[in-house]
Amino acid sequence: MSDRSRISSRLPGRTWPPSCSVISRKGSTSSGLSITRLPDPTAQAAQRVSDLIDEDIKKEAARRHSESRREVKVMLLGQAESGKSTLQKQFQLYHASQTLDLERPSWKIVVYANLIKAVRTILEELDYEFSLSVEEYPFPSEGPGPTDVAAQNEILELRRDLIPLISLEDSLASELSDGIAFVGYRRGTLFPHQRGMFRASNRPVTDLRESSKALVATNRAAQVLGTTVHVIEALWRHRSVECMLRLRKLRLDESGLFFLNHVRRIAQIDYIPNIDDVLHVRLQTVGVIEHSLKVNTVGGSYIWKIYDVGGTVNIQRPAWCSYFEDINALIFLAPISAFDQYLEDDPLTNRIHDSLQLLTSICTNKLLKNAQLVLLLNKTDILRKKLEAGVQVCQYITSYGNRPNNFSTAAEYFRSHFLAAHKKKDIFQRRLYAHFTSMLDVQATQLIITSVGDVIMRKHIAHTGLA
Ligand SMILES: Nc1nc2c(ncn2[C@@H]2O[C@H](COP(=O)(O)OP(=O)(O)OP(=O)(O)O)[C@@H](O)[C@H]2O)c(=O)[nH]1
Ligand SMILES: [Mg+2]
Repeated sequence: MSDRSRISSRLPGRTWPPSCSVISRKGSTSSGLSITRLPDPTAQAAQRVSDLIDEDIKKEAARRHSESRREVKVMLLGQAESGKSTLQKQFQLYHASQTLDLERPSWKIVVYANLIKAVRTILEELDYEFSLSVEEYPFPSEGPGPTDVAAQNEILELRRDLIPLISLEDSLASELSDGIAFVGYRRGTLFPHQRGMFRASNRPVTDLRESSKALVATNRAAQVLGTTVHVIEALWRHRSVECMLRLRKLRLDESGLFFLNHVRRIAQIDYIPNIDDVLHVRLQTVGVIEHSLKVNTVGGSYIWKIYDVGGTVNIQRPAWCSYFEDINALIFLAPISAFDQYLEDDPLTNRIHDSLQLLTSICTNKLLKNAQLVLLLNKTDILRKKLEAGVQVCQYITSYGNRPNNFSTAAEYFRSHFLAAHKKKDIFQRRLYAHFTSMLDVQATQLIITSVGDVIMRKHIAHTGLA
């Protein structure tokens, strides 16, 4: 519908176009008599309507123009699991903490799903471990392998008690359908066997509160969790699991690890996720989700539209471009802890390499001409832990050579590569603002958000001329 027809339809009792469109003051009849026509009241009324509409259109255009100058569009980009949705939650926490607070109960179903997935993953890995023959087991001198019958029997018993819990995973997954998905794949690089990916599309999580089926599934999970919490703890503490994590370098999702360590709190009957839990959950974004935030600055209030996108290579990335054209700022997240990981949908591509390529493609995209670029080198906490645990960067990134395998050297090495890629490829020679981040650290991230916000607002104000 055009502006004109939309506005005219808003005027009570009037239609567009008016029924009388020919307005003439003088004319002659077929008899030759000259007559003076009186002003046509219908035509006058129509003209008045037309003027009103024009005025309305002008006002609407002025309002939209002023509104758009008060609107800042920020896009979060990066590969899957780089921390985009977590950053969006941090923005929400900073600028509208009460809304995140209200959402907390809705995240309970995702916390349960993440926890159950972690338990299921551990059991599957143990299955694999115990299925190996003595010759196939690579650590004969260490840990409970295929020959440790006592450990196998203990795990068998725990598994039996956990069946009611594991069987809930599917019903939770099906409630988390249409829109967002959570993924149950393993990311350890040292596993020879690959298993299928568990994925469930779903609605935005806040909608789940309205769904009675989701409530039933959540309550059922809470009930079963309450009766199995001691079994989960026994499994989590079991020597076979400790050994598997250490020797096999099995890496559970950050969310899984966190919720296993907090299982007693989560299993309480009146459990409501706290902000830390909400930041830890893993829920894969599908498509592009727009979040609006009111941001107050000294120059007045602005609406920030934050676009959080799904980062999976094949399905999600093609959808990004349609949002590029009027983006004011692009925050690119590169998880630098992922130097020893490969893409889920392209297992030959190292994740640091993928991030570098992605940044390059952003720097060369003409549609992003007006976008300010911010680079967040994320998951530094995990990078630190990996290096402290002895994971060698040079084993995965050969160009790292014999540099010291410590945090400051590795972090600086990755930063210099991202900065160099930008410098070499950015067709608009924009300035790149770079920060190291650990997105689960609320205090540190809030400082980054202030600093990034200042930079984005300064450019926006300079561009629009607003104060
Ligand atoms: N330890 C740690 N975990 C993080 C950090 N940033 C994000 N995470 C966790 O990593 C997981 C993935 O983060 P998300 O924000 O969902 O990743 P995403 O980029 O939105 O992923 P997609 O939606 O799949 O594209 C979540 O469990 C987060 O809690 C970080 O800096 N450190
Ligand atoms: Mg996401």
